[in-house]
Amino acid sequence: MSVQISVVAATLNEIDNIEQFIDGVEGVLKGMEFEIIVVDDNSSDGTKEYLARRMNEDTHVVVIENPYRFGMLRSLKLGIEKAGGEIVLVMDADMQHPPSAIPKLISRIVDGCDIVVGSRYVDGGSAGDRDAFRAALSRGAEFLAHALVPSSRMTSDPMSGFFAFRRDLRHDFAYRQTFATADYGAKILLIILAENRHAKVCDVGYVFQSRMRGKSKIVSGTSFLKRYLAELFEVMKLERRYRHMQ
Ligand SMILES: Nc1nc2c(ncn2[C@@H]2O[C@H](COP(=O)(O)OP(=O)(O)O[C@H]3O[C@H](CO)[C@@H](O)[C@H](O)[C@@H]3O)[C@@H](O)[C@H]2O)c(=O)[nH]1
Repeated sequence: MSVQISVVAATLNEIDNIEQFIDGVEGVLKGMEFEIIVVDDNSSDGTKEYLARRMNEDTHVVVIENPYRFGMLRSLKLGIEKAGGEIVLVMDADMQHPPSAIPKLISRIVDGCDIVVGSRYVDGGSAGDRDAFRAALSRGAEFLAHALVPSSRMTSDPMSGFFAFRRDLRHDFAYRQTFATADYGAKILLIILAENRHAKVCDVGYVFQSRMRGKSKIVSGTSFLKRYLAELFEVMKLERRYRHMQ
């Protein structure tokens, strides 16, 4: 089967969302050639078993099961490497990124954008009803990315985990040390932007949904801040490396 669109998602304990997620993506992509690649981190709540069954019954679904917790960034990297579609679309599997917004992202790639970012901060977008703490955390992370990593300014929502890109763009995630530690997954977009500074980046508004089921895995606090700054520093180095190659 020649695959045009590869949807890539990472999962960790998403048993309450996974079926709705896969059904939702299949619903909006009906009639197109696509695959859904789910990279699961050895979930203990039944997600792993559900995915194994679904992959047996459903030719659209490809599952990569990690032997232990690799983290979101490394999981998404594995999924993107496996993708066979001309267009790769990365999203969460917890329904906070609405499958109904997928066609908008895909159509902008078809129209000529290289990278399309689902943004909470442009027309048609909203960060939903997140609490004040989560909003401050998010805004702080975005501010730091924009301040320290120039390529992140190509989008209004550099922490977005909902984006599509042409697979023939550079996405070799060359800076290997980035993957040595547990991670904060949002950065995968920062890496792709840093590697493709001359790409045409388009933002498309979407409404970040409240989590209806299951729990967020985000860990905040000073260790998060330290790790995040370390990751931004790695992306800065990566950006510098690619500056002369484009
Ligand atoms: N494989 C794997 N998947 C994970 C892990 N942690 C989370 N995930 C999966 O990644 C998706 C998002 O996880 P959440 O825990 O709900 O993310 P969040 O903290 O709410 O972060 C959201 O906001 C960021 C921007 O502020 C987004 O960048 C991110 O994609 C996500 O939407 C879900 O599908 C979840 O199962 C992990 O360690 N390993």
